[in-house]
Amino acid sequence: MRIGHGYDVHAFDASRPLILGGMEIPHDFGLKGHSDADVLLHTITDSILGALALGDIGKFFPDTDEKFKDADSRVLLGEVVAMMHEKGYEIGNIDAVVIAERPKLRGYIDDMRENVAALLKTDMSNVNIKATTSEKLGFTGREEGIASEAVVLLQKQEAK
Ligand SMILES: Nc1ccn([C@@H]2O[C@H](COP(=O)(O)O)[C@@H](O)[C@H]2O)c(=O)n1
Ligand SMILES: C[C@@]1(CO)OP(=O)(O)OP(=O)(O)OC[C@H]1O
Repeated sequence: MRIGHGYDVHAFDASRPLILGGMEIPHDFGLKGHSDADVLLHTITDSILGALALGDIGKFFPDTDEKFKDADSRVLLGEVVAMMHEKGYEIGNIDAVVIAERPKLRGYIDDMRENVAALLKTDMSNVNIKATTSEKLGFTGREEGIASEAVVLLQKQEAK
C-alpha cells in the first residue's frame, strides 16, 4: 500500500465559471488558472502522483505549455489514473476537503463523488469529499480563492 497527499490553491476570477470536482457549480466567481482550475481534481491528481513518488501535476502538465491552456482537469486526472494502473496500483480510498467560504457545497458533494469515483475507476464508497469554511480567516475566509487537500491510499491491483 502507498499513501499520498495533495494540496492546491486557486484565486477567484470573476470572468470564469466555477469548476469543482469535474462539474460546474453556480457562483459569482470561477477560479483563475492555466487549466479549468478545478482545484479539487488537481489536489486529487497530486495525491496520486505523491503516492507513486512521481512528483506533481506541474511536472507532467506544465502551466507554461499551451497544450494545457484551459485543459479539462478530468483529462489530466485520467492520464494520472492510467499511470497508476500501469504501475499496478488502484485506489484503496481517498478523502478530500475543499476549503471555501462560499458557495455552500453540501448539495453538490454526492455528484462530485460520483464524478471522481468514475475518473478514479473505483466505487463511490471509496471516495469522500468534504467542505469547510475557514471561519472568515485567511485568504479563503476573505473569499480571495479556494484551497483543497486530499489524502489517498493506493493498493496493489487485484488479479483479474
Ligand atoms: N463551502 C462550504 C463550507 C462548508 N460547508 C458545510 O458546512 C459545514 C460547516 O462548515 P464549517 O466551516 O462551519 O465547519 C461543513 O461541515 C460542510 O458540511 C459547505 O457545504 N460548503
Ligand atoms: C494544471 C496546470 C496545467 O494547465 O495549470 P493550472 O490550472 O494553473 O493549475 P496548477 O494547480 O497551478 O498547476 C498545474 C498546472 O500545470
